[in-house]
Amino acid sequence: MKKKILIVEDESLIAYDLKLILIRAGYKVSGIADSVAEALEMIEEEEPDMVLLDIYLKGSLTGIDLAKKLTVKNIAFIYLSANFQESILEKAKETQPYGFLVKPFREKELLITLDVAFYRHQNSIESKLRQEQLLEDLFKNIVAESGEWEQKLLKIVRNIQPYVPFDYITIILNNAGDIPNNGLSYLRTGFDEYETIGTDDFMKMIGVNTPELKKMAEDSPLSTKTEFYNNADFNDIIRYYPIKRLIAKNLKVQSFLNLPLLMAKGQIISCSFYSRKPDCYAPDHVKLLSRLQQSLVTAITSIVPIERFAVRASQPEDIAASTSKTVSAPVNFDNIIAKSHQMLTILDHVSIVAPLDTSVLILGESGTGKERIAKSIHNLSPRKHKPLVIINCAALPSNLIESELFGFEKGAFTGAQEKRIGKFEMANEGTIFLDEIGEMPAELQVKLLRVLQEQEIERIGGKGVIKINVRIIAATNRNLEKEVEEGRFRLDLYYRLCVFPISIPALRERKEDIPLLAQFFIDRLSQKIAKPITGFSPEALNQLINYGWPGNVRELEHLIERSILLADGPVIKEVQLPKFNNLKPTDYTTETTVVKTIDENAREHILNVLQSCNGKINGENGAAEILGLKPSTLHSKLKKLGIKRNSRY
Ligand SMILES: Nc1ncnc2c1ncn2[C@@H]1O[C@H](COP(=O)(O)OP(=O)(O)OP(=O)(O)O)[C@@H](O)[C@H]1O
Repeated sequence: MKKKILIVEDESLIAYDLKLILIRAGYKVSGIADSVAEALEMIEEEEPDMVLLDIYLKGSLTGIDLAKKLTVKNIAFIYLSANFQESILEKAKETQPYGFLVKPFREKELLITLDVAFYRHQNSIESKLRQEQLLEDLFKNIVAESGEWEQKLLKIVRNIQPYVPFDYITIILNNAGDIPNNGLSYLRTGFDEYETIGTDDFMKMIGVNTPELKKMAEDSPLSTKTEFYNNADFNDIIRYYPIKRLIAKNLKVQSFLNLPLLMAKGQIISCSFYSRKPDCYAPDHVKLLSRLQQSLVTAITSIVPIERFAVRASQPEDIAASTSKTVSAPVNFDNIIAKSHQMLTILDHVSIVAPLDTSVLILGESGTGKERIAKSIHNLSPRKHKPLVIINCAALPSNLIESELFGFEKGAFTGAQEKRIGKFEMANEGTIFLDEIGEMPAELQVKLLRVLQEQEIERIGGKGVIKINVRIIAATNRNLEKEVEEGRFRLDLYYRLCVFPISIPALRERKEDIPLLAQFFIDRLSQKIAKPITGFSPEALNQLINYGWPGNVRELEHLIERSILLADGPVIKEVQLPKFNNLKPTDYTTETTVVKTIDENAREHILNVLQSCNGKINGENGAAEILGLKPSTLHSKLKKLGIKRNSRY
């Protein structure tokens, strides 16, 4: 059946042109609308498979307004626009389109973008279904396990966390509105660490006594709808919910999702998800929870003892779980330190994507931990007993990459005396990690695209194709979208790799992680160096927190190793940070400073370091070590920033 496309475009010539191209390419055009209102009417009549969407339209509503409605209906869309200003682009990106096309675009570009968008949409539908199935199976297993009911309930909510995130959750079993009376609440304190909060501790936490709590519960309406409130809406709604208001004040939560689970006989189990992020919840969360509603009711009613469901609203002191305890489940993230909410979200995403075969693109500055995340994805996947093959695309000379990746037959070229299998074949049934994918030469990008599409490779000089089964994880510290825009990276390959992007923030954007990471490296490295160092003085720790970390976690690790070697007591009192800390955040904020671009700052910083070590790049005290970069990464940075031997060092 032909796929149906709706064109939403107010310039009729462009719309007509598009229609002709689409029909020629075998699509059906379900209509042309020039305003959001008209588009909505057309969608009501005939639901399209894809919408091509201009941003500025007739009427007061824009394409971005329509996009939000399309997301709720799960209809994929691609933006078309003549100019994407930075602010508009940001807003458009938040709606998670399946592609962008900048007018004027070529026919081929349109068709490729459509092809990729259909592929990604199909992929996301399939992965959602797989996630649901996975969760339902997990709930059944938890019910069948032995153990205390509070622990099993915690296991259920922990497994929901990657899909519907929360910092705090309350589960009320007896229609008692907001009181965690005859129910439980869990506060997330680490990646897989939760504190179980009973009524007494809950009252202490929000600063009320039993009669006050009871009165507040009576004043809170009982909601029977699955709905969410973010940011301003959340601040508005908590005016009517005194207990939620106190939770918000004490736990600094800024968004909330209500999930009432309807049991037989009309009883309700009320689950409230709270998050510190202002825009945490989305229609997709409501949809997923609504679909899981039945399995959740079955699981919770099978786990929780029947008497717990009795209404006892007036006796909060009756609660069994009235003492708090910290529950630490085994953490599967081997040696990944994460405390900031950005990193916890990343680990949640890793746990969602790891069991699937989906390609993952990891983005982030050098030294942020991309390789470490790639390894975790592999180790948490069903492929964990098969090889993980790591290739640094920047470290291979371009004439060798092809033979490294795909192998060659004997006699394929001068010097090919033996047949050699390539990395893709080595990784068969496992995972291949393509680090620094942004450095891959254009001709190899086409070949990689083919591997992704067909799951087959051809050895150099080979006579036929070889079927392979590999999962691809790629990483880059470049802005790939910009590389695509400037024609250095293929759009079609970008979209195939970017099915599940994970962006790791720079260390300076998640300072909360610094003390924990520092302690982690001290423990590990002091053992390795056999020098009993226990920690940092508060002043030294402050220095670490206030530094800009252009080389991110790798730079921190190297600095700590040096500090341990130099320390003359069990506590490190001083750290020797580079004197030219020109990436200190203050540089960006002082009004009197001329603000440089990140590239300009990086160039300056690298040149300073190179000068200070007389141009030495590799080895001990070389620029790569000081900057916390792999030598190969530093070489590619030098190339990218146009730093040549005679530049200044
Ligand atoms: N969250 C973390 N917890 C513990 N160690 C970390 C963490 N993140 C990074 N590291 C350590 O920091 C160093 C750099 O990490 P990694 O090599 O994964 O970075 P990268 O982003 O892949 O760097 P590049 O772009 O240069 O290849 C490694 O030694 C890694 O083990």
